[in-house]
Parts: sequence; structure tokens; C-alpha cells
Amino acid sequence: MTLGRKNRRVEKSGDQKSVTMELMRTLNELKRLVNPVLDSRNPDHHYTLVQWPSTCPFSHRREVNLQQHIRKEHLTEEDSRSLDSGGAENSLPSSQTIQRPSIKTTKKLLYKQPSVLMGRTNVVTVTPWLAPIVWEGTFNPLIVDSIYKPMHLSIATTVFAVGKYVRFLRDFLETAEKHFMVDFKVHYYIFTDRREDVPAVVLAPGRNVTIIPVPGSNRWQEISSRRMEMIQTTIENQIGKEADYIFCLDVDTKFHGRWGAETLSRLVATIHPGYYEQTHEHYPYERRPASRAYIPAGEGDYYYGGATIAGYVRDVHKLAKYCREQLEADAANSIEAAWQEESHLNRYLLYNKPTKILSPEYLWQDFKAKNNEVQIIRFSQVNKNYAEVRPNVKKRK
Ligand SMILES: CC(=O)N[C@H]1[C@@H](OP(=O)(O)OP(=O)(O)OC[C@H]2O[C@@H](n3ccc(=O)[nH]c3=O)[C@H](O)[C@@H]2O)O[C@H](CO)[C@H](O)[C@@H]1O
Ligand SMILES: [Mn+2]
Repeated sequence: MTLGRKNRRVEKSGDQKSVTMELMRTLNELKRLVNPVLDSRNPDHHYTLVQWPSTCPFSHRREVNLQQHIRKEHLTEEDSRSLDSGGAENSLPSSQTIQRPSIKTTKKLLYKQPSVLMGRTNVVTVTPWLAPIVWEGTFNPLIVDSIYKPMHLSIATTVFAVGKYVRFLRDFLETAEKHFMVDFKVHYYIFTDRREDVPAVVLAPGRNVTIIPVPGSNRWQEISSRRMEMIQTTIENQIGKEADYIFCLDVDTKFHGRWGAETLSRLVATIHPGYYEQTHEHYPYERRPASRAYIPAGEGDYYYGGATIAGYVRDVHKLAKYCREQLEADAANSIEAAWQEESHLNRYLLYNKPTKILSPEYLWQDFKAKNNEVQIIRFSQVNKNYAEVRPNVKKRK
């Protein structure tokens, strides 16, 4: 990313001095907006005075004006698009366009007025970095749908059904058709070594399935972990060109309630239902410094489940690539993290905070009784006979 050559020097006359001071202050703000585009300490970066409309005070409009100026004068169209999509490092083809919701409803809606004083009180609904934690009662589905449905988003959904886990597919797909991203374009990518056992499930219009053959394995840990590599490569080869958002879900699950556009964001993680009442010293993070998934004592926000990861395709690609690389580095050192890719995921999310968090409503376990916090179970792991379905046995979590 380079700045235009034409603006090389600061041109200053007497009464412009205070304006210059103000501009200098504004530069700091600007850095927040366009960082790493502009850095006043960088000798390669230059700034110039811009004609300011006399009627325009230094108010909220300055941000808009400065952004427009920078876009017009200094950024290529591609840079501009990169900023629009969060400025994240992009290893995907630039043809991938990511739509962002404009907070605009297409028609007049009647709904209960939101309050600034009343809301959920028995749960925390925002993280300390101001990402929402999605619970029943924190969003109005009517408003959410009216914003997102007109955007005609494409949602990729990956699910692995390797070996005996193919038996979970029918319930997964049938319940997803009832509850998961209803009225959206959903493309399921089913990774399996048993193509002939994939059930034929009737899908709503605009929804389809692609089966991707994968090898079997005699270690469930390997099957679970290898998902990261396959998600990474399938995004590079196919999903990156087709979808706006991606969900990566466990197959030994069923949907029981709405899972809609309230779950869309740049990087979405789900709180694991087994640990949300505990503090981080009790989380099953990887505690051996020899593993790349290591999280030292005293650190940690939440414990995230490996069963649901979601977000913009490019952000999930970055996460999957990271986990794959860490898993491979560990394997080269003959170490396997406590909970395989879930351990690496937790480390990644500690240092790359999710932009939205789904409460345990979105990842429950059938053997757990519902409690006061969880007013609705939307998605839950079915009870399974581990010894029977897994190619090798390991104690359950
Ligand atoms: C609730 C939750 O967060 N679950 C996570 C947890 O245990 P789980 O007990 O949920 O792991 P699991 O046995 O469901 O395996 C994870 C997923 O891998 C696939 N699979 C696994 C084995 C097999 O023989 N065939 C097959 O297809 C399948 O899609 C399954 O849903 O820890 C795992 C660590 O590795 C994963 O992070 C899971 O997502
Ligand atoms: Mn599972």
C-alpha cells in the first residue's frame, strides 16, 4: 500500500497554524482509522493541508471528509475495499467481496422499542473488548432479518462426517433445514470417506450440498484436527470465490431453535457449555510450554468450543491456516495439544479476539440440564457412545 506521490510537503501560512495543529491531532485519529496506511513518524509518509469547507466545523463530519479525501487521493480501489472489509491481511483472491450490513431496514417495521435501561440481567452480554455475547433477549430477530435478508448473502457451512460419524448427518441436515440460516443461501460442504452413506435430504430452494471426499483415519484426534487443513484448502480452492460467511460445525449435533443472522460477524466463536461457569485456571487449555497451543496460567478470557467457528471467509481462513500450522509444528515435535485443534483455536482467539461471541445457547450438550441462563437451546451435541462411534477411544470431556 503506498501513498500518492503528489503530496510531498506541508504547505503552511500564518493563520493556518492552528488549523495545522488541529490536523496534527486529527492525524492520530486518522491513524486509528487507516493504520497501517499512514504513520506520521514514518519518513516515507507525508501529509498536506486540505481545502476545508468554511461551513464545516471540526465535528463528526471531519472523519467522513478525511476518509473521503484519503480514499480519493491516496488509495487504489483495492486498498479502499481492503479497508472496507476491516483491513485484515488478505491471502484470498481480491475478487472476494465481503458485504457489510448497512443498518438500514427495507421497510417500516413495528417492534418493541429497545431500552437503554432494561435488558438481560442474569448474563453478561458484551465482552471487555466490546464484542456482543449473543443470548436470547439481546437481539430482535425481526430487525436482524430485515437488515441481513435483503443482502442475499452466501453462507458456506462445512461439516465432517468421517467413518461412523456419517450416521449423524441426517439429523444434522434435517434440523439445519428447519433452524439454521433459514431463507439464506446455504452451501453445505460435507467432507466424508463414505459418500454412499450420505443421506438424501430435501433442501429448501437456494440451498445445496457438495460432497468432498477425504481419507479415513484410525485416530479420531487426527480426523478432528485435520478439519483445519481441509477448511483452509477448500476455502482457497472453492469457498473463497463463492461465499461471504462460513460456519464450521461439528456433525454430532442437532439444531433445536433459531440460528440466524444474529450470528454473523467477522470472527465468531462460541463459549463451550462445559466451562462457562468456571474461571480460567479450570479451563482445559494446553498448559505445556512445549506445545504451540500453550496458554500460561493467569491468562484467558473464555473457553471456546471447537464445534462451532464462523466469520468472514477470509478471517476463518486465517484462523484455520494458523491452527493447521501450529498442529503441524506440534506434530513435528511429537506433541499433541490437550484438545487438539480446539487448544490451538483457544490460543488464537486469546490473541485475536473474536468480534462476536455466541453464548452456550448455540453450543449445548444433550446430557446437560437446561438452566436459568440458557432460555433456549439452539444447537446441541447429541449423546454418543464414544467407544462405539470413534475409531479409537479417549475419555470424554
Ligand atoms: C463441543 C465441542 O466443542 N466439541 C469439540 C470436542 O469434542 P467432541 O467430543 O465434540 O469431538 P467429536 O468426536 O465430535 O469430533 C469433532 C468432529 O470431528 C468429526 N469426526 C470426528 C471423529 C470421527 O471419527 N469422525 C468425524 O467425522 C465430526 O465432524 C465431529 O463432530 O473436542 C474436539 C477436539 O478435537 C473438537 O474440537 C470438538 O469440536
Ligand atoms: Mn462433537
